[in-house]
Amino acid sequence: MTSLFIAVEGPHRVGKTTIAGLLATRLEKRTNKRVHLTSEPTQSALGRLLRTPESVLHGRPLALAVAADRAAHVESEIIPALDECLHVVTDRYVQSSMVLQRVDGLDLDEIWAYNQYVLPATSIYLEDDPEVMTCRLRQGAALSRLEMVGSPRRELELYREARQFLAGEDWPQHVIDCHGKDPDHIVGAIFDSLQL
Ligand SMILES: Nc1ncnc2c1ncn2[C@@H]1O[C@H](COP(=O)(O)OP(=O)(O)O)[C@@H](O)[C@H]1O
Ligand SMILES: Cc1cn([C@H]2C[C@H](O)[C@@H](COP(=O)(O)OP(=O)(O)O)O2)c(=O)[nH]c1=O
Repeated sequence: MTSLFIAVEGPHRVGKTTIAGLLATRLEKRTNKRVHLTSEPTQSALGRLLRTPESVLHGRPLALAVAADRAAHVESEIIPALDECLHVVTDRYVQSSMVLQRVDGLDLDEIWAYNQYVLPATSIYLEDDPEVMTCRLRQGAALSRLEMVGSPRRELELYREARQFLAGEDWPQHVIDCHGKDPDHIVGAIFDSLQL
């Protein structure tokens, strides 16, 4: 089979990191083909700067830096992995900018202008009740700036708008309802959606 490039998206604490990891493991077994698991911001020096809670970048400068990190991610990591016939699973991608940079005050057209040259990904949108994510946010570490400014309910709305926008760009997109499901069942639902 041809290599898949899958982006796992969704609001803070919906389970992206958990599901991306399990999806990579199970996809490798299911297709007998290696998977490159990655995430954004990346592990590069720029990506690590973007993850620092004290990051000095806000608004437009942050949007541009995130888009630069993503462009380098595509060129130096994602395309080479696909060229080596690996599947690629990324925890966050363009849609994260279409949500988080909007929470940070930018509009969709500007965000898309910075991201329009990326490689389209088969996109998995994880959804759950906002209360579930709110509860996990309260239990976890101190909130980041964007977690404090936004909310799970607002992020869900903005993800829906990102989805509508990218449907116009012909991106393959799948919504997975995670409510009450354990990670194994969620990955099973992703396989069903992808007809794997
Ligand atoms: N399907 C699930 N059911 C119950 N708890 C989950 C599920 N998926 C993730 N979690 C838990 O929710 C928290 C946030 O998950 P994480 O994968 O870090 O989310 P994200 O990457 O979207 O911020 C973690 O404590 C994780 O163990
Ligand atoms: C991927 C991405 C991250 N960010 C920012 C938000 C956060 O401040 C920071 C780290 O992302 P986040 O996913 O919250 O970090 P972690 O994986 O450590 O939980 O990067 C954006 O603003 N836009 C993006 O598209």
